This record gives sequence, structure tokens and C-alpha cells, in this order.
Amino acid sequence: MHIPFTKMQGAGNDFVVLDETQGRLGLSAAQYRFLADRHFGVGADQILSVRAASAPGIDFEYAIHNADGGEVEHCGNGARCFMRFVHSRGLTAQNSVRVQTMERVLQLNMQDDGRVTVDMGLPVFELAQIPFDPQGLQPEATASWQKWPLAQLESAQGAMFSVAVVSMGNPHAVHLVDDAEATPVATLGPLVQSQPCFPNGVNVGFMQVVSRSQIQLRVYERGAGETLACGTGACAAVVAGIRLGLLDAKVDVDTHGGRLTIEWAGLGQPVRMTGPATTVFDGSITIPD
Ligand SMILES: N[C@H](CCC[C@H](N)C(=O)O)C(=O)O
Repeated sequence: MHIPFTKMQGAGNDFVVLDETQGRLGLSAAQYRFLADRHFGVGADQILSVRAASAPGIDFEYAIHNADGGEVEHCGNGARCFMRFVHSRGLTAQNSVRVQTMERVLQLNMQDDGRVTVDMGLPVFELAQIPFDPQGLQPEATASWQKWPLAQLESAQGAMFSVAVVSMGNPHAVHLVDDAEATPVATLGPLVQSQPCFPNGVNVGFMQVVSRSQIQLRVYERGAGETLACGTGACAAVVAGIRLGLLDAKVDVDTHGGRLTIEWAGLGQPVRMTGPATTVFDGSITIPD
């Protein structure tokens, strides 16, 4: 199969974008992995599919596959690139569109300065919806569930460390660190992901609070490893920081790939994310059957 694609990036989180508005390509998990492969394919953290709406009040469907080929519920940096794609391809004349992912509806808005703002929907704290299963914790850690979910996890060396758990449609665990750059993300990320309390896996954020309106963030993503930026991870980190009393309602999130701005007015309110979305190149590729 020979197909066209567009390579895009949002704060360095990079994507292969496929236009499936005229019909689905029917790709397998192995074919998504091929497209994401940085040696044998195009190379990307995720593959984004732009599809025609199948319900009234929705402009497009938005499908996301991680580099490991698995389909997931949300991708924030990808949502900004989605808006840039449909606008630059003439698939919409609007500066604002509503898209349906497998888990929620997002509102994407093109800004005059070229950035894109996304209404990312509500953060979810109900454990079963994250999902997070406290049965997978050490007994003494479960007691901590009396307050908002800071889970005590055990490191390989037996040390206990805590993560705040929250879903933005996809699962996140946020760990507070003193120095994001010095944090061994490549070892701690997989350690958290291996915990039995995350039955659907988890994206692991490492947040250094710089001030009440600025954080440094690194994310070891489910299905992709450490990425230069993670949009839903930035939202999860800011929501956790606000609920822990460490951050104000508007926060600049500095990542290795660039700056995202996250706003959250509190429980019952949606999270808003603003950031860049860039088209890198158009291409075509033959995908093995
Ligand atoms: N790895 C994530 C999907 C991509 C999220 C990230 N790239 C973003 O910008 O939100 C997951 O498995 O839930």
C-alpha cells in the first residue's frame, strides 16, 4: 500500500498525520508501528488519523495510535496539529472545530498568533475511570487514599515514592521532583509503568515546580517512551499541582521541546492547553502489507 502522509510536531512531540476523511486505510498495529519506526519507516511518537465525523455536532473524528501500534484515548499535542492540518488542507474553513476521540470531544481553536488552544475536557479522578487499582499497592500505601490520590509506590531499591494519579481521557501518574533534568526518567518511568495498579498502563510525568506559574516537565509516555513534550501530561501535571496547592490557575509548562500554557479553574472545569503546531513536510511511503 502506498500512502501520502504529513509529518508534524507540537513542541517536539512528533506525528505522522493520515487523511482518512475519504475512507479508512484499515491499518494494522504492525503497520502503525512501521510508520512510527525511526529507522525503517517515517518516525513518530504517535500516528494521528483525521476521519470524517459520524455524529451531528462533531466536525471530525480523531484517532491516535502510539509508536507501539496501540490505539489510545487522547493526544494533546496531536490535537493542536490536527487543527493545523484540517485548516491548512482546506478540510475546514472554520478557526474552531469539534473532534471526537475514542473517549471525549475536544474543541480546537486556531489563535491569531499561530498557536492552537484546545479545550481538553475535564480531568478525571475516579480511580476506576483512570483506571487505577489500589489493590496493586503496598498495604501501608492504600491508607493514603483518604486524601486525593497520592499513591505510594515502591522503587526497585525498596524506597517509597508518591505519584498523583489523574486521567485526561488517558491515564497519568505525576511525580514531584526537585530537578527534572537530573531525574533518571528512563529508569523511573518504566518502574512506575510496571506497577500492577495501572491495568491499562500509564504516562509518567516528572514535574519540577519552578514557581506557582511555571513548571519543568518530562514525561515517559505509555507506548512511546520519553517524548520531548506531552500535552495531556502537561495538563495532568498542572491539575495535580493545583490540587496539591502548589500552582495557580495558569501555568507555563517548559518541556524539552518547547512551552505549553495550561489553564484550569478547578474541579468541574475543563483544562485548556495552548501551544505550537508545525507542519514539517509532506511525503508518501509504501507500507508493507
Ligand atoms: N502516550 C499517550 C498518548 C499520546 C499523549 C501525548 N503525546 C500528548 O501530547 O498528550 C498515551 O498512551 O496515553
